[in-house]
Amino acid sequence: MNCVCQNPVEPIEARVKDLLSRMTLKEKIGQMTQIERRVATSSAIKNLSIGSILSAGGSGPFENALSSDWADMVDGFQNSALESRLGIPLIYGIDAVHGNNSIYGATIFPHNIGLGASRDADLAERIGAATALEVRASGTHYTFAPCVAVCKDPRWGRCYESYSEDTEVVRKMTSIVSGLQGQPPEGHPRGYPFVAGRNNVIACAKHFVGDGGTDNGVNEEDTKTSYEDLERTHMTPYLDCISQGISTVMASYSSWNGRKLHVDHFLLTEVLKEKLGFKGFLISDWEGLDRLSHPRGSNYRSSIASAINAGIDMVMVPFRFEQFLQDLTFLVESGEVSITRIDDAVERILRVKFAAGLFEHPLSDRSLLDKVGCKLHRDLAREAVRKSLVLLKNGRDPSKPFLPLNKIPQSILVAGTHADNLGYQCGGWTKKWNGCSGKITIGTTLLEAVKEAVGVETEVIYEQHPSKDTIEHNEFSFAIVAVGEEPYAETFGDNSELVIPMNGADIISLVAEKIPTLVILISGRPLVLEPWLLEKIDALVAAWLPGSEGQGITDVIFGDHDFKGRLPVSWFKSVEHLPISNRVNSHDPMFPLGFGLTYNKGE
Ligand SMILES: O=[N+]([O-])c1ccc(O[C@@H]2O[C@@H](CO)[C@H](O)[C@H](S[C@@H]3O[C@H](CO)[C@@H](O)[C@H](O)[C@H]3O)[C@@H]2O)cc1
Repeated sequence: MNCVCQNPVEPIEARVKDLLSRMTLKEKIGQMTQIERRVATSSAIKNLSIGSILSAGGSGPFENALSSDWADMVDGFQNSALESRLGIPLIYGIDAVHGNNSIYGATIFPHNIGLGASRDADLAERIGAATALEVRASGTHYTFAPCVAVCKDPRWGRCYESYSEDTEVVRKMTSIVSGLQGQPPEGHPRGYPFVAGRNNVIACAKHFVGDGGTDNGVNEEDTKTSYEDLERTHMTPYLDCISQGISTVMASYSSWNGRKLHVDHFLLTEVLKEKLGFKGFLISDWEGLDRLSHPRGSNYRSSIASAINAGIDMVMVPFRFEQFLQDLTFLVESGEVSITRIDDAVERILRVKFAAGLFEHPLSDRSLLDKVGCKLHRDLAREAVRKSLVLLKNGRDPSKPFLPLNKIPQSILVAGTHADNLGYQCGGWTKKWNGCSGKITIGTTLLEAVKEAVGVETEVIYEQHPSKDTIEHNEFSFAIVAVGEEPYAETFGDNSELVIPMNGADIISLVAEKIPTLVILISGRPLVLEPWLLEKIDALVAAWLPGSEGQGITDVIFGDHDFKGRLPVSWFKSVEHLPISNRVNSHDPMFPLGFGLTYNKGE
């Protein structure tokens, strides 16, 4: 086919219009369809002109597959797409939300809440660029990131995916978009998607809009607030993403004042597309259309009509795509969904594909494989860990700080459920959707980092669950106790109690009774800290979910670097006080948003 659409010198808009004019209704609807890799067959991709394939959390070629195995898989799908009548390349998407976290050996960066503690926009941009390289090395073109939720209640299971409860902090960290996609040149038209080249990925700002503001932090529930507050608190970060050329936006499962976002024409079309001028494509969330009705998946055809007419351009089906194709075709032929709406959706999808250069470079670039988990990226992740740590207590007396720790003590005890568990350190969305326990990938646990940091003559004793005998029959200079949350994702993380799990408080109490103790909390959010517990320990560090580079913690607690992190969320005194807000009737927090001690000048 020798046409305008094939000529990379032609303006993107001319290529979009030309290709659209050549497409059948079947091909147009195929482009609006995203399916999960487990149901993606060569014939379906080729004959139905499927626009996109995704990996659900952890869904890959096989257990511990390497980036090269992923690239083989994605290129296989892409070759099927290139064999279709018009040869429109597909987009392969994955949740690379803290590094390319499904892939074995990838660098795992701190989750967003830890990056929010750093408040370092330049760091976020560099992490975006590193993540993009590792994603493209696996053949994948598209990441469902960043999550720009403003988490207003830590009981929400996705609190750790949010940079902060403070909109301004979230806005600052949207700089990751320029890292992921590349920086748009001067004069790039506002609202249009931008992807610099083969070392960058298509990004996705999510979940539009108000996902972090639901009642009591219940996942996928209702955000009850005025339009002015919704715009000021939850929508502003999207303006920053749009100004950086964000290519896609994902609709939220949640509702706004009782109306599901996936069918909210006002917010999806009149606000996002018309008022804010977003020209990329709007994608549904996973089975987002199925979750519009009860029982889930019923009235599917009606849900499709409502969602597409509200402004959804691509549907993350992800499994029953034949039903979706059949129903949407019926809806267009019956006039319930106009061809104008279909053309608008397909134009947006093609615009992103042309902007990403997929027509010119549809297949993976294997020269990127040596970037995966490389020293440069791991050093960057280590820097991010350092800057994410928040020092909440340092000594029983300000004049006698407990930290930094002595590097050549006689003997130290390292204890706790999270001291030697890489999976716990990484949290959810790592290897699997809801995370895993143990040595899940390449990385350094806190215990390994401590052993590396102290002198060879120092005795390091490790007990996950320390015994009275060990505590009483050894002379420890100090103890490091790491406790916290087990990995979780989404609704499985909704929690109204927020106590330190796995008897973490008991472990702390047992050790701190007898030994000067530093507690390191590995969690996706603030947890209950009883005053007696806080009193009992000598120092406390919030490490959030630091990822694969545990040495970032020892770099700071042993004094090679100072603390920089400041709380990205208020630390509540009691769950009864949640949600903490800046409204007049709100309770005082135990530690306020922005709190963080340092070695030099106290707070
Ligand atoms: O075990 N169960 O019972 C169970 C229940 C529900 C599940 O539901 C599903 O789990 C995951 C698949 O395993 C999916 O990722 C989504 S989540 C959705 O997926 C997008 C693509 O990954 C992300 O970008 C979005 O940010 C996110 O909101 C869904 O919630 C899974 C398992």
